[in-house]
Amino acid sequence: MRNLSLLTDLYEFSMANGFQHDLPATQATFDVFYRRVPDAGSFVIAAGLQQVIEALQNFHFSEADLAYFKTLDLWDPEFLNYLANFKLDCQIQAVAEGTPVFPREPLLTVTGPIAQTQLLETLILNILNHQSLIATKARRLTFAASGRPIMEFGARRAQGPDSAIYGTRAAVIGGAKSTSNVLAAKAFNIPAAGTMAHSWIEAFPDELTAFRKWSERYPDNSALLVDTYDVLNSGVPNAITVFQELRERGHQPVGIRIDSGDVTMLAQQARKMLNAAGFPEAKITISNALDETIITSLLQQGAPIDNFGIGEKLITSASAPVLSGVYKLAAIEQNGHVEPKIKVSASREKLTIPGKKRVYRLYRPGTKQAFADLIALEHETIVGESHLAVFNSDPLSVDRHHVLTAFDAQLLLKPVTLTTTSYPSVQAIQTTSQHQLAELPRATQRLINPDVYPVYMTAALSQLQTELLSQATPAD
Ligand SMILES: Nc1ncnc2c1ncn2[C@@H]1O[C@H](COP(=O)(O)OP(=O)(O)OP(=O)(O)O)[C@@H](O)[C@H]1O
Ligand SMILES: O=P(O)(O)OC[C@H]1O[C@H](OP(=O)(O)OP(=O)(O)O)[C@H](O)[C@@H]1O
Ligand SMILES: O=C(O)c1cccnc1
Repeated sequence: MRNLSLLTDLYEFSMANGFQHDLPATQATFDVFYRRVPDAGSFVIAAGLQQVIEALQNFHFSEADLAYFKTLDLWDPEFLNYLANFKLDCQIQAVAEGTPVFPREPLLTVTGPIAQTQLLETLILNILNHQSLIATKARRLTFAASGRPIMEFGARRAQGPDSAIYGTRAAVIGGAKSTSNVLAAKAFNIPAAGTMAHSWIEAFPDELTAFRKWSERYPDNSALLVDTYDVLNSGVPNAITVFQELRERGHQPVGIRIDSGDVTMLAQQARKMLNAAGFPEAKITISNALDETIITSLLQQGAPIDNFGIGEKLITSASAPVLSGVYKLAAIEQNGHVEPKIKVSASREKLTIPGKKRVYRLYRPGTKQAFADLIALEHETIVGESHLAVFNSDPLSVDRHHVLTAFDAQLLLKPVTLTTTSYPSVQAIQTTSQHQLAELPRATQRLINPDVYPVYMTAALSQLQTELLSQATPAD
């Protein structure tokens, strides 16, 4: 396992050094949350918790790290000694991977000695922001594909090895069914899948020979790439010839892949030709810079597509390549006294929600229909209630006060066991995520102009925020 403990910003170490000196007995709680959803969606699919836990399990500093720190000549010898004997003493709470989460609600919290909690900021954000971004993109693509499987094809266009490997993991959490990335398939037990490249076709004297050679080698995996020369006049007819030969040898042809041109027209014509030749079960796979807008359009046009192969737009989240999750101080604790903290900024949108908190998902009583999330203070236990005054957590919302009349509540943030070595499989996370999505109002899931799902604060939390806001002087 790689040691990622130095994957942080210098200032985290510099602050930790100072905290060890000036606030050695202070505990802190930080919240991870985001303010805006990529692609103007309404939710983010939380992903990356397993890699956060693994990074924290392996959080230590080697002799070589210590020697390097000495060359920087920035921090006290006592602090370097503390790092040399570093023992992580933090508690984590988090939502389960795959959970749809909404703006401003914590998806992970860290409590522990302030120096330690500060040191973890960059690493935790790096992991969660990346995987949650790609899982969210994959969910959008899966929504657009409406039940047709998505194969992840992005390794060659990913921004380096880590984004290919962990991006694939996240893509499966968000709904992809398989991957062409062999390392990710092996690492996370994801079905490995693939067809062939144009080079295979080009390397043989003609297309028919190339298809025959492939089907001799892979008689049960004959997804033939039909667009190297001419889809309708050469690719599909040659594929049909080889499918007939395969059938005579007792094999079931898989189908074709189209990777260029007017996909709707080509898929429609290819479908007719395959059906007429007696291969209605042969699948049509489409690839070529697909995203959720193109997929929606293709399906609206009536393109008879069975599978989508999606690379660059998924693995890079090309249309919205950043998830700006943040890590903000919520409270400090000294001598058993908890002091909630707030960050006020010139932009009202950036106001933080102070205090140690709980996050609940609220359901219509006796149903699995969620209608809002609720952030409460740590000591507030919310059970099914018939009347609760709440406030919209969006500082920009105009009508902030609401009364909830009846609901069931379920805790979303749960304690994480840092010693664990057993994790749910990515497929199991995908399934749980789908169940959680099915609980949300359908209108929050549409790709364009989704309904805003309310995230409320309890009256006590809202009051605390208002009090701290009025006491605080605007800070950067
Ligand atoms: N009927 C269609 N409706 C909407 N988008 C389509 C349709 N057919 C193809 N596309 C998409 O349009 C984009 C451009 O397609 P085009 O075939 O011109 O790609 P290309 O990259 O120029 O071709 P090539 O791969 O041969 O270089 C691709 O993202 C493709 O998925
Ligand atoms: O377009 P994506 O969603 O990333 O899907 C993966 C692409 O990778 C391959 O293309 P290749 O590298 O051969 O390039 P080209 O087909 O674009 O020329 C494949 O044929 C797809 O077109
Ligand atoms: O297997 C495929 O068809 C494939 C794999 C990666 C990229 N494009 C296509």
